[in-house]
Amino acid sequence: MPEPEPAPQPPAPAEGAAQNRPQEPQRAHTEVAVGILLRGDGALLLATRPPGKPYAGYWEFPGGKIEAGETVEQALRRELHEELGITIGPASVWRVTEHDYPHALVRLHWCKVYRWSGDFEMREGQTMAWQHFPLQVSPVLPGAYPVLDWLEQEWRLAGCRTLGVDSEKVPQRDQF
Ligand SMILES: Nc1nc2c([nH]c(=O)n2[C@H]2C[C@H](O)[C@@H](COP(=O)(O)OP(=O)(O)OP(=O)(O)O)O2)c(=O)[nH]1
Repeated sequence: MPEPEPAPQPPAPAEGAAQNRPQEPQRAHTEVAVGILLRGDGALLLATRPPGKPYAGYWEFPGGKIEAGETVEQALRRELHEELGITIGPASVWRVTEHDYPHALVRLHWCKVYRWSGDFEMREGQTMAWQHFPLQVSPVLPGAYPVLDWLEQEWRLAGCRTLGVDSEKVPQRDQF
C-alpha cells in the first residue's frame, strides 16, 4: 500500500509575526437592509433610533436586520412596515458599506426608495424628519456617513435640486 499524501500544512507565519498572540475570533457580519426614502423635492427621510437600542437617539435611515431567508428588498419592506407603517414599492440595492461598531460588525445594503403607500406612523417611538442638505439633525449614526456623502455629492451635481433623479419623473406616494 502506498503511503497517503501528507495533508497540506498552513503557511509558516511571516517573519516578525506575533506568533504567540492568540488569534482574534472572526466577527460575523450582521446584514442590514437600509432604505433611503426620497421625496420628489429631493428630501430624504431620517428617523431617530428608538430607546433601548445601541446609539439610541441618533439619526439614521430607516431599516433593520435581514432575517434568515429574506432578500434585502423583503427585509426592507418588512422593517419599514414594522417601524413606519408604510409599504414600499420596488427597492434594489444601490450601495453596500460596512461599519465596525463595538456592538456589531454590520454590512449595510442601501436601497433608494421612491415609492411607498400608507401614512407614516412612528410605531417604535421614534421621531422622523425629511431632510435636505445640509442636514439639520444630529448626531447621525457613524455607519451612515459614507452614504450621506455620496448623496450630497449627487445633490450638488444635480444643481442642489434632486437626489439622482429628475423630480418631474418621481412618482409620489400611493402611486404604485
Ligand atoms: N437602520 C439603520 N441602521 C444603521 C444605519 N447605519 C448604521 O450603521 N446602521 C447599523 C446600526 C445597527 O447596528 C444596525 C441596524 O440594526 P438594528 O438594531 O437597528 O436593527 P433592527 O431594527 O432589526 O433591530 P432589532 O430587531 O435587533 O431590535 O445597522 C442606518 O442609517 N440605518
